[in-house]
Amino acid sequence: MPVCETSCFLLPLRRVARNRSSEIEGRLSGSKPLRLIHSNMSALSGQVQTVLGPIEPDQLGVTMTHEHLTMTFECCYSTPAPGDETVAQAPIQMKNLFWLNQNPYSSHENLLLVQETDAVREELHEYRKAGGRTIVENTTQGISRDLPCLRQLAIDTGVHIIGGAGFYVDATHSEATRKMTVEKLTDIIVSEVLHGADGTGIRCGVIGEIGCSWPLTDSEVKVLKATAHAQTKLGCPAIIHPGRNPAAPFEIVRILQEAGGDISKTVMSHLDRTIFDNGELLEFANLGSYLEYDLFGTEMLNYALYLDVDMPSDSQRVKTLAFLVQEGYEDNILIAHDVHTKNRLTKYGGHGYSHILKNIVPKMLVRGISQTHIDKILIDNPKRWLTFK
Ligand SMILES: CCC(=O)NCCS(=O)(=O)O
Repeated sequence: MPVCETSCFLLPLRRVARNRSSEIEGRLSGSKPLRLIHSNMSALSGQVQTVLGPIEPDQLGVTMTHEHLTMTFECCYSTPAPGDETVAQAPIQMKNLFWLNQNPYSSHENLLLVQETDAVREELHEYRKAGGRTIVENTTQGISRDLPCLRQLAIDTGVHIIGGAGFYVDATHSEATRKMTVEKLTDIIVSEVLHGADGTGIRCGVIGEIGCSWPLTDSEVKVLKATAHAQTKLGCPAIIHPGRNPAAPFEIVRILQEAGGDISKTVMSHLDRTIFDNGELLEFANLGSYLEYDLFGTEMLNYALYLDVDMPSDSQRVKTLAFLVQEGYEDNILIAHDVHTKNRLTKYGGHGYSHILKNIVPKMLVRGISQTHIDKILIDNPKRWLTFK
């Protein structure tokens, strides 16, 4: 996995008004493709697609928009620091937990969330008790997406689960994927939403998380263009994992826009570890995507995947949310934990899927974010994003 570069530049971008009416539709108005587009969009229009089938948007309730329930993350394994080899290879145990939380990507065992379905099931029951109703499960091709497992978890727990179409970062693309044209990639993504993914018949309800490295690779650029094309055909939500550089989200939005994507139905994930300057954040917010702070519960001194970054604490995340609300972006904010390794589960002393509901919401109230704004962030914004046009 290439470590990110540090140069920060802002690419020239066409500004878009927030919640702008779709200029794409205007541009296509009256053309033959538009009728085709509308016939594709009509089947799911006004609905949300879960792994158990379409539901009404009002059924979603409190929603975490970026989690993983089963996946592998070996693509991001980081060699342990000299002297840490023994602890890195030891089974996960109480005396290793502090080290593990600081070095989550240096233990092979920790990268196998796929082995913890029973613990995840228990956590989802807990999530429901805490008031949670829906989870967007962002696992895409390359990190062991398992839609039948998601469907079973939805049946067992009553949590609405929404699966993700498309591809994770280039390091996980197969040679066959890298050789595909944008058209072929588009067909695959569209099919994962309309017909089901991985030969299961289980349909995805969002595109993403679409993985991007820094700098973007050729294959990732093709997948981004395919995401935009599929989104145009389907009127569906999309969610992006940006590369680890402040310029990455800007470049991605430009590529999506130029390919006809709908930025107002697109989430930029992981802003916690990507944009740090408030001025730059407002400049990005002005482009009109959803702004996702999805690493709640992650507190680490050294962020192994990009050592230049000081990973913010939860307190700092809440402060940034308060800033965005104060600046008028409350309709664009989404939050989650992005659980993707074992140490994040309560079974291993982690925060689990209910940390936001149990601990962060009270902290938001203390820091002046009103209940009305919290409801927007947890209910209204996810609902608007997830509803097919
Ligand atoms: C698959 C999970 C994932 O991509 N999480 C993001 C990790 S990080 O890039 O924010 O460190």
